[in-house]
Amino acid sequence: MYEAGDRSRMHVDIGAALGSVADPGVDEDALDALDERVAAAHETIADGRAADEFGYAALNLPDRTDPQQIRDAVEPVADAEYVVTVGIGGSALGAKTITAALAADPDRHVILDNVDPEHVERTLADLPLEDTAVSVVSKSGTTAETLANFLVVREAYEARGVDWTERTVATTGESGPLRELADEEDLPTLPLPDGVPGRFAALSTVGLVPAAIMDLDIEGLLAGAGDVADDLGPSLYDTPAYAYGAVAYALEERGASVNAVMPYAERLEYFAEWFAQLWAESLGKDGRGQTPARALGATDQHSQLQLYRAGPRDKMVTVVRPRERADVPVPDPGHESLSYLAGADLGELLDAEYDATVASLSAAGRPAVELELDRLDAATLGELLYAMEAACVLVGELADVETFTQPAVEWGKRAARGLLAGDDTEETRTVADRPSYVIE
Ligand SMILES: O=P(O)(O)OC[C@H]1O[C@H](O)[C@H](O)[C@@H](O)[C@@H]1O
Repeated sequence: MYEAGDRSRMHVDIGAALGSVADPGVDEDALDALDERVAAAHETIADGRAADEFGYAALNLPDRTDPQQIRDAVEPVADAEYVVTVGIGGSALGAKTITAALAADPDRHVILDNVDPEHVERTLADLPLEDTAVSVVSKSGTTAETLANFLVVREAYEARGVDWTERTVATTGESGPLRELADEEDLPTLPLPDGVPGRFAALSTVGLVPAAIMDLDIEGLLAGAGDVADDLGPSLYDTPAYAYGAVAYALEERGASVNAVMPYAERLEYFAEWFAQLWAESLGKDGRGQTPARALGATDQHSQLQLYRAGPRDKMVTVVRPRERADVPVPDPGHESLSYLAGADLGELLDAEYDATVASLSAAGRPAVELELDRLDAATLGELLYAMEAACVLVGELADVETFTQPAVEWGKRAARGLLAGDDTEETRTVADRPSYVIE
């Protein structure tokens, strides 16, 4: 478990995004000028946090979240071998990001965040339901995919003669259909944090239930996040989270409309998914916002890197890696043509690929930012998640967009509900009248 002063850290390196090496790139003068705007934005953020304003309250979660409350709520299901999260978007991605990064066996946590019938059926068929806990999560309590999947999950338990009410924990608001279902069945429930949009809720009840069931170090995660929270200050030069946000913002202003996030660790693959929602839903407003692209190192070096290095100059690449990894030595190749692998280790090879990618992007003048963790543990993951949230809020301030709303997504949710109910609404009429020009 985490102990203050004795732990690993996250590091942000913006060197490969500077104007002296990259185009688009940020000149140091421009960064100095931007730092004044960062100071003003920081004041807004600090005031918002102090008043627990909607959205800004998310940055207080490391202090507000009570890990014991979560551990107590999951106690009845804490012996489960598997956990299935029924939720979508912010109600699933944070939870999966955390277990994928920290669990020794991340396959013990599966998420149902889609209503693809074959996938849902196969997932449930493969799970030993008598030994599987259900974490159903919906902030609004009304999301059609989540409620439909929850009903399907319940029926699957019943069909196998397993009492789902004994295995389910619900995380939702004080009213709404999910709350009604939970109350009817007297399910253990966890409250939502006040004033926190779903995509900013990973460090709350919304993101921590599966991790608690799997007995992961949620205290360490919150402590790592709390350290970054405590260190937010008025200058990007002293605040790595803001340095990342300010550089991403400046690069977007200079044409980097795509932010390709490329972790060099399978355990962080979901982090890129989580980041994509955070960045896209928060910052995609008023005709602006970087398009997050998801990539995985080294796998995607062999598919997407060509485009990142030689395609349009409209991208920044965010690479992420733990500096320390498990050792898996490559066996002696016993072959002259493979002698470069002699004595090597898989992690060493992955690190060489990482270094080569950053260097090759720089050599082609393409901007990259490095996020390095001393090692991937609960505290550094907490730092990483919190730092990206703070960076996102900063970019929202600098770009003057409404970071904490998602009106475009809400439109689609209303449309889907209206279509299923057969209602005649503005949304369903728009769906009926949508453009079509079929060529067969
Ligand atoms: O937690 P819920 O209310 O079910 O919402 C789940 C998701 O729904 C929508 O897609 C929102 O835009 C997301 O921000 C949210 O995370």
